[in-house]
Amino acid sequence: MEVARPRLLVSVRSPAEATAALDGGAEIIDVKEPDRGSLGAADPHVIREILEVVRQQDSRVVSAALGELGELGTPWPTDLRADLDFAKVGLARAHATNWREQLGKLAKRWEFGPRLVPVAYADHERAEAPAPADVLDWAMASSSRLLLLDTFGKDGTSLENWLSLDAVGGLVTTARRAGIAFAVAGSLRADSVRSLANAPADIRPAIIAVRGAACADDDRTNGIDAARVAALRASLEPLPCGNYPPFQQKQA
Ligand SMILES: O=C[C@H](O)COP(=O)(O)O
Repeated sequence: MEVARPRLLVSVRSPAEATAALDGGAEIIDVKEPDRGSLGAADPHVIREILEVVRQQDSRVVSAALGELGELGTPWPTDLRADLDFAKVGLARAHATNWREQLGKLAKRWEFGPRLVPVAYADHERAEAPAPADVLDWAMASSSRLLLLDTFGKDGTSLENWLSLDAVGGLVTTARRAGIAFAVAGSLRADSVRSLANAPADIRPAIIAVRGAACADDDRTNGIDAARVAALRASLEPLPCGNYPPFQQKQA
């Protein structure tokens, strides 16, 4: 079975950053405000301005961060919801709550707007979030067709500090069998992006999502750099040798 290479998602905070991400070849433009946390929601006017920039150029997919379930702000205006493709919602501090029901209600409310994407955190214990396997179970039992695995703490640790490739691969395989596209993020650096993109087909994610790696000095508070995006995008093409550099688990 031929499995396509992963698509590149780049998180941006402004129209200028969206232009840089598009110029570099990002395939999904994701709007979020990094100063407001892992899934910091941008202001509606910022999302609208970014949508205008993207829609003027082409029809690439646009997603936006909603924030954490249970801590959501004012609902976005209807016109904005109609124009977005996906809305991501995190589950920090939701572990001990009835998050399944809350997520189900939210997904139902958004049935005619952007598709809701639950975000599982690899560092779920410190985020007080449900374990990724539980979030995937929920997605499989619902009509969810996309799930993002990210890290909650943006503190210099990355996905590899919290989960091994085997663990990530197990989630990817389970999701794929259920028809769910699996997106992977978590302060991934260029070498990890290349490893994931060239992993064996059954454990290769459908989407690789970055912000920090697309910014100068790998610092997610810096602006998006088109040349860095282009290099990441190029690294998603399969290596000619068909082999892949190992994804090393690091100590947190
Ligand atoms: O949606 C994915 C995130 O924006 C990834 O951000 P990060 O690479 O800085 O962890």
